[in-house]
Formats: sequence, C-alpha cells, structure tokens
Amino acid sequence: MTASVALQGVFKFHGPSGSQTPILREVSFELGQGEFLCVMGPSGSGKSSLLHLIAGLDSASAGTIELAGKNLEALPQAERTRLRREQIGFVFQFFNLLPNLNVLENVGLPIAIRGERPERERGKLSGLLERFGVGGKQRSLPHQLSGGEMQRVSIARALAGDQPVLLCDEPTGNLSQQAGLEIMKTLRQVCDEDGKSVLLVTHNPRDAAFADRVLFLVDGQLDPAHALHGPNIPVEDVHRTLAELHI
Ligand SMILES: Nc1ncnc2c1ncn2[C@@H]1O[C@H](COP(=O)(O)OP(=O)(O)OP(=O)(O)O)[C@@H](O)[C@H]1O
Repeated sequence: MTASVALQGVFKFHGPSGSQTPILREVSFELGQGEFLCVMGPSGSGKSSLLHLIAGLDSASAGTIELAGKNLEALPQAERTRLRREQIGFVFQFFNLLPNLNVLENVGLPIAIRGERPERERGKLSGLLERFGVGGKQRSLPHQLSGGEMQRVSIARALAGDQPVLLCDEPTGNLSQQAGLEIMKTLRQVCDEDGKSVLLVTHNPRDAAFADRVLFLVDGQLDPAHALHGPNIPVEDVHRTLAELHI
C-alpha cells in the first residue's frame, strides 16, 4: 500500500548551505494511510520545518519527499500546490481562521480555493460542524468562539475538501487542558472513523500518547531506537523517553 507521506534521506539547510549545520539531517520515515503519527522534539529541532517540507511549502536540500506517491521535489510549483490542496488539511496552534468570515465561510474555504462553490456543499459543511459540536455557530465570527470551538471549526475546515492527510502543528498549544483533550479525542476519531492519516507535532506528552507511533527529533535527526509504538502508548513512556533524550 502506498504511504500517505514518505521521506527518504531528507536534509534541510536554511539559507546558503556550505559549512552550516543542517536543521534536518537524513530524516526518513513513512506516514501510513490511516496512521496517527506524532513527532516530538525540543524547540528549534526542526518540527515545523518538517511540516513545511511535507506540505511542499518549502523544498528539501537533499532527499525525497513523496506525497500520495508523488515526489514533491520533482513537481513544478503549480503541481505541488494542487497536490497540497488535494491531499493536506492543516490544523494550527493559533487556528488561522479568517477573522472577517463567519464559521460556515471559513469551513468552505478549501472548496472555494479549489475554484468550486462552497454553497453547493452546504449540507456537508453543516454536517461537519454539527459533528464537531459547533453546528449552532455557523453565523458566528471566529472572535465570538472559545479556543476549543475555534479549533473544532478548523478541524472541520481541514476535512471539508476531503483531504486524506491532516498535518497538526501543536493543535492544543493554545487551549485549556480540557479543551485540548477534546481536540485530541476528535483527531483520534477522524483517524479511526474516517481513515485520515494524521501527523501531529507537539510538545505535550498527553497528546503524543494518542498516537499509534511517536518519533523523536533531536538535533535534526530522528532517533529510531527511541520510537514508541502503540496502540495505547502510556503517557509515562513518553515522559521517560523525553527525559532520556534530554528533551
Ligand atoms: N526560514 C528560515 N530561515 C532560517 N532559519 C530558519 C527558518 N525557519 C526555521 N529556521 C531555523 O531552523 C530551526 C528549526 O526551526 P523550526 O521552526 O522548524 O523548529 P521547531 O522544532 O518547530 O521549533 P518550535 O518547537 O520552537 O516551534 C530553528 O533554529 C529556526 O531558527
């Protein structure tokens, strides 16, 4: 089966390469279809850079990155963008909802960006909002919602265009404990029930324990010896590994 995402020997230098230390060094892993994979690492270890590469928003300095079996590095920019829109939904720490659009309009954005008409998908979009407990907020503006509600709207948006892959960058980083827990249950549910492939970047051991597999990025390198495998990874194992790796 084709992996949703496959990295092989990826290096990333920021700025001119030469003698600089790369921020990602020989990174290789696969995100399987329907897998929930978490990457943890200290601040500055290259986690966000990794997500940018997978989304085709930046280019690897060496190595290959495949999205849905296609080598991103070999694609012209327009094709990369098209593939990103078709394959990837994003969930960000600060939600990234457009402040002047209401909830329904925000959730329809991935469809509008593809040049299609969100009004035609009204039933589907409302259904997603209902499913995530924000069905009554369709006409609200983002600033009228709680943090947890905003994040549930952004998960609905990430699913609105039927993208099979969700890239989640610290999705609970700006939420209360309880709201964050609800978001993690929701992400686990879209993986289990909808078959989405989820790649989560987080500092939070509780969130990492929701994953099927946890990888640790230290000094730009993945440490395969310390990977954790689920299901049901004990949060204590995540804490212990972070301590062993001095993260
Ligand atoms: N566009 C850029 N140009 C130059 N350096 C960059 C660029 N983007 C990131 N860096 C550097 O690369 C390193 C990794 O950054 P990145 O944001 O990927 O780390 P991170 O693990 O996501 O950190 P955090 O957990 O703090 O968000 C940092 O030292 C950062 O300063």
